[in-house]
Amino acid sequence: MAVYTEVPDDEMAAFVARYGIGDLLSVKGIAEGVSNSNFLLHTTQAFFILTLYEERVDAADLPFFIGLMEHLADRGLICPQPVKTPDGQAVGRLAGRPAAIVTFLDGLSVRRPNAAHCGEVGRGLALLHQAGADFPMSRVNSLSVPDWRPLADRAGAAADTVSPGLLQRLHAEIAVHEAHWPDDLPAGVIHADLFPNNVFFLKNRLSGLIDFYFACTDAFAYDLAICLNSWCFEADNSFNLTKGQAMLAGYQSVRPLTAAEIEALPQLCRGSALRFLLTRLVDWLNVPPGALVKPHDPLEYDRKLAFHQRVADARDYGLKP
Ligand SMILES: Nc1ncnc2c1ncn2[C@@H]1O[C@H](COP(=O)(O)OP(=O)(O)O)[C@@H](O)[C@H]1O
Ligand SMILES: N[C@@H](CCOP(=O)(O)O)C(=O)O
Repeated sequence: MAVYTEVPDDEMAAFVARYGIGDLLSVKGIAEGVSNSNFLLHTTQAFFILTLYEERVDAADLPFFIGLMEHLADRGLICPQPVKTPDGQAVGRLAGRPAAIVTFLDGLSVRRPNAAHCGEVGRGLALLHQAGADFPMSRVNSLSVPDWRPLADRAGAAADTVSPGLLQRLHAEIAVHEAHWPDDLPAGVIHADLFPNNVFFLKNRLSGLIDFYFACTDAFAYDLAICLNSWCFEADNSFNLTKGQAMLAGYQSVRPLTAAEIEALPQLCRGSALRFLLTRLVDWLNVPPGALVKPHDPLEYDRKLAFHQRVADARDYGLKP
């Protein structure tokens, strides 16, 4: 359960009262997520999600995230909407952390996505990229190539307690991307964490997207690479070509990939696997004492990375010639 920060009842009630969303009936810590502390609020008006932003979220970025959710909803995308106090404030402070309340979305995330889900997500991702095209703010990706070496350094020798030789493998892989990362691909607002737990479905149709707290300005195809990694592998770490095909076709039904994006796809998949391997590794080695959180397995992404290292070209992900 991701609850890093405990909130005293009286502080919680006073915080919620400022938003004018009815009287609090219940508050429950949410049993998913690893980045922030999330609570399900039930008030006399409706359900809401209260988020306390933890270490990985810079408070200075909150206007970008809040503005983006509003912008995407204005363009028809279903995503949580920030609730504002009568004087127009979305973000406040609670238990010493920046905090905000957003609307609750109906829908279920899928634990074992099938090819149809992957197609829906590919299409939804391209719609998100289109809807974000005229968003006026930008945010540098704070978990991209220049940030990977510091993450590996933070793990340090302890990496080898997770898997022998891991630190050396990380350094070698980082060096590849530092030397060859494509920096001229079509770019704009990307979600950057569109894993299955952040996508809701109703009757097998995509019904909403959540968790925009890694969103940033970066290559669209990198976002697609993140989704290929998080949706199209099986539990035994084999890549499912049918799911990859469905995702790529869904994406291209809205926004066709350029030749440069297709050529870069293997490296982008490799780089995004490395990014999640690194953050998971650092989180695995640094669980805050007393936090209610189940860190994700870093080695899942070590195995995915090994697959990408063997890929010849985008056809290996299911791209039709
Ligand atoms: N707006 C929302 N509507 C419904 N459920 C939500 C909403 N936001 C978060 N959740 C629930 O809370 C869980 C954790 O949220 P998430 O944003 O993924 O956490 P984190 O901030 O740690 O990444 C989600 O998996 C989902 O079950
Ligand atoms: N999706 C990332 C971790 C971030 O998790 P979230 O709770 O913010 O969705 C991973 O799986 O490593």
